[in-house]
Amino acid sequence: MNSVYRALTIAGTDPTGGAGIQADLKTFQELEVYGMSVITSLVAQNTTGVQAIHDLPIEFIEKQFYAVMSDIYPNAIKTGMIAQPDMMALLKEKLEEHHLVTYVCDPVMMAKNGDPLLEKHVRATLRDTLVAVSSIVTPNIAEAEDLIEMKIETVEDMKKAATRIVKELGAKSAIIKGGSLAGDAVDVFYSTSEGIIVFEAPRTDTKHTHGTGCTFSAALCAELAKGSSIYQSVHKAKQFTADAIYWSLNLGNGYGPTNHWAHRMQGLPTQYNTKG
Ligand SMILES: Nc1ncnc2c1ncn2[C@@H]1O[C@H](COP(=O)(O)OP(=O)(O)O)[C@@H](O)[C@H]1O
Ligand SMILES: Cc1ncc(COP(=O)(O)OP(=O)(O)O)c(N)n1
Repeated sequence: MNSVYRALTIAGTDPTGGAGIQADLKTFQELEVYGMSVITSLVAQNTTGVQAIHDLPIEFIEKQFYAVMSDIYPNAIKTGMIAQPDMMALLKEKLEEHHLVTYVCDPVMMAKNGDPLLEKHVRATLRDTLVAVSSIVTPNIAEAEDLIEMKIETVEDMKKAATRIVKELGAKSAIIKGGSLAGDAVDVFYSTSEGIIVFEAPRTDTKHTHGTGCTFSAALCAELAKGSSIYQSVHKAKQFTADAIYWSLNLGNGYGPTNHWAHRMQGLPTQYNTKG
């Protein structure tokens, strides 16, 4: 009999479905992992930006977490947008209680258009709580710069920063996503056991990249939930996200979403005409 692998995302929402909880659940489903969610903040956002944020009460976040963990235990957990220090403290405590479950920390700080999802003054708390207990942390360039307080302009800088995040912040491993640097899409992984590994994919020339980071960390979480090695999981997440960007969707008036079913489309000759 096949196992049913289970993954839990703890994050904020995106009613247009491109990022946050919605992107995570779509990704889990596409990778044949049973997806579950704990919502931390309701976010009124779309492809053009963030309009409003409504944080859920801490007691209610705890109740959702208990509802999942006491009933359908996940093989892996990821966190995305965790907006308040009390949420971070609660989740750190809970994740430490469940320290045998693999934990992917996506240190979400802002949306693609630069709108903040995390106030500047609580970023240090994120670093000292959730990043510190993660199996793997997945910052983009700006988030890595913030976490380790260094400028990152080259792949060599990414290597130094990934190494420092593990050695100085307590994460067991780190992958810095280089989507915002020029040239090929280069991501740099570091762990003490594996050392530095560089993952590269050709850059797709598109502005429709809303939700790339969420999709990447959710795919990583799904593969880890299946029991794949960290190398295999990062490799699969990179390919899944590259396909989702290659076949991204020209929907909405801003940065359109990535396409979560793109991994099924390899070999098809034309791009979608999403404007109908
Ligand atoms: N235009 C692109 N073409 C191909 N891969 C990309 C592109 N933009 C981002 N990526 C990849 O998508 C993943 C998410 O990266 P990034 O967009 O930097 O994260 P975030 O959404 O958190 O800012 C990484 O694997 C990155 O290399
Ligand atoms: C609720 C929520 N969480 C995270 C993000 C940021 O998502 P990301 O995948 O980094 O993609 P962009 O928004 O940067 O395109 C979000 N927007 N909303």
